[in-house]
Amino acid sequence: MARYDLAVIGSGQGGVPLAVDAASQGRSVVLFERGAFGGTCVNVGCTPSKAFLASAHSAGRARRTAEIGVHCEVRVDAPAVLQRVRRIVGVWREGVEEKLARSAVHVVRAEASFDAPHVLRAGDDTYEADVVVIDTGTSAAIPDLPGLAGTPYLTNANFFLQDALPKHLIVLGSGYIGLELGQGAARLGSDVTVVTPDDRLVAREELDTCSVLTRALARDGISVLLERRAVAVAHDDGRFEVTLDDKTVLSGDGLLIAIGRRPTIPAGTVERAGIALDARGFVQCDEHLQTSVPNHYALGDVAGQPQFTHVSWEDFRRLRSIIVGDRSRTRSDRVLGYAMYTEPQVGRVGMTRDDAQKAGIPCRDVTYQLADVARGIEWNLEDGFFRLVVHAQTDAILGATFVGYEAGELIHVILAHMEAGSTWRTIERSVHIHPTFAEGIPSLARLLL
Ligand SMILES: Cc1cc2nc3c(=O)[nH]c(=O)nc-3n(C[C@H](O)[C@H](O)[C@H](O)COP(=O)(O)OP(=O)(O)OC[C@H]3O[C@@H](n4cnc5c(N)ncnc54)[C@H](O)[C@@H]3O)c2cc1C
Ligand SMILES: NC(=O)c1ccc[n+]([C@@H]2O[C@H](COP(=O)([O-])OP(=O)(O)OC[C@H]3O[C@@H](n4cnc5c(N)ncnc54)[C@H](O)[C@@H]3O)[C@@H](O)[C@H]2O)c1
Repeated sequence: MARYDLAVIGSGQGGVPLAVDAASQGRSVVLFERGAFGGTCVNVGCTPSKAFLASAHSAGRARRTAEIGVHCEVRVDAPAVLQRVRRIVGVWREGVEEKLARSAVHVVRAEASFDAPHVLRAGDDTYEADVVVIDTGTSAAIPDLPGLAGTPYLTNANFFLQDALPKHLIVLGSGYIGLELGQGAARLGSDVTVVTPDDRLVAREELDTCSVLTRALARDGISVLLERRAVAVAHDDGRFEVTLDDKTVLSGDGLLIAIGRRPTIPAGTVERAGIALDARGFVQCDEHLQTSVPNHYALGDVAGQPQFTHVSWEDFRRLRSIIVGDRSRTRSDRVLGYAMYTEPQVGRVGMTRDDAQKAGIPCRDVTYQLADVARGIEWNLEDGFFRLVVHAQTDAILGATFVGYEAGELIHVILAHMEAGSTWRTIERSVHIHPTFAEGIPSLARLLL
């Protein structure tokens, strides 16, 4: 049996840098990857979806320029869009492969399972490691719908492998993937119908975030069916028929499933290694990302945290210290932000007012509409708002929601202030450049005076 200091299962966003870093420190490392190098983000997640949206949003913006007196004719070459997406994915994937090849990491291109604590199997070979890190991510949750199995439905795993886009795409789910890919497909020429059991889009976000997105999606011609569930699927001669619980039957040539993600747990994790899972089936971890078995850790999506690439990557920076005994960093010692790349975008960081109130924190919140920001008016990009939530007594910044053009970039102003520990009064004093969207941020803080 081969013996290593560290074994990493999965070549996701945290696993690769962790393995390469440990090997560069002279430790013996083995990394297992059963699929494509780079995991979800590179192959079937952030990279392809954002490259896809670059084309889609270019088309969407061009269609709106007529409102400011410039008339564009938009012609979409969907096969070329999808080829570009795959080319960009290929470059990133090769980059990960080369990074591993340049390192002293022993890469095993096979599925790993646990034989026992510290003992992994891939094919006929077994590997023993002092420390094991599980970075196996998630995959699309598939509903148990009569008629669905065996049909050529889409998930994020095969969406970008299409040669062309469906004429009518039915999307189940109105979260990040449903709305990003749904709006993307609509802007590139598909008729899109989104179905969700929720009473609004992106139901985990605040009500007015959902309202702005609802208006934007309607402008793109997307039909949204709220509070409805698919109950059966049929597929014949290239067409899907999706029956909903109110007896509506939707017909389309594409069906995208985007209803959330399920953790990928290596075989033997529970039964042979004794590693506990949480109530949702993710690997149960403590603040130091350690599982219920000493010297066995998990990171990224599979550790049951917010599912973002920057979380997985940041876990690597914590774990590289933790596994050599420095426990000063924890999984929650970070200001967490995220963005949704619809147009308008949603940028979030920290707590909403609801979060603060549920936690019993006395808070104040203020909202500034982009229709009051000069740049928004001048550029015809008035949809959205900036919201700030602050501690009512200490003035600390608790969180923010930005909805609007490049809100995912602008939210970093607040993220940086939170990381620096400044209060809203520092933002209020700041002089931002005119005329920018960021100019609205001190104006927002001044509403607290
Ligand atoms: C469509 C889509 C768009 C997204 N967009 C964004 C975005 O814009 N921004 C953002 O921050 N996040 C985004 N995400 C989320 C982000 O992709 C994930 O949070 C991130 O990739 C998780 O990384 P990870 O390291 O946890 O695991 P992953 O990247 O999922 O890597 C897990 C790896 O483990 C391998 N593996 C699994 N089991 C085994 C086994 N037994 N043996 C060997 N190998 C195994 C898999 O093949 C995979 O390569 C998106 C996700 C999707 C699906
Ligand atoms: N921009 C980004 O950072 C980004 C982009 C895409 C994905 N992601 C990550 O990937 C994760 C998964 O995305 P997602 O969109 O699959 O999940 P999600 O959790 O964001 O949304 C799931 C949606 O599906 C709905 N739903 C649940 N069961 C359903 C059913 N049976 N039929 C129809 N709808 C149903 C939910 O109500 C919800 O609207 C996200 O939570 C996020 O962490 C991030």
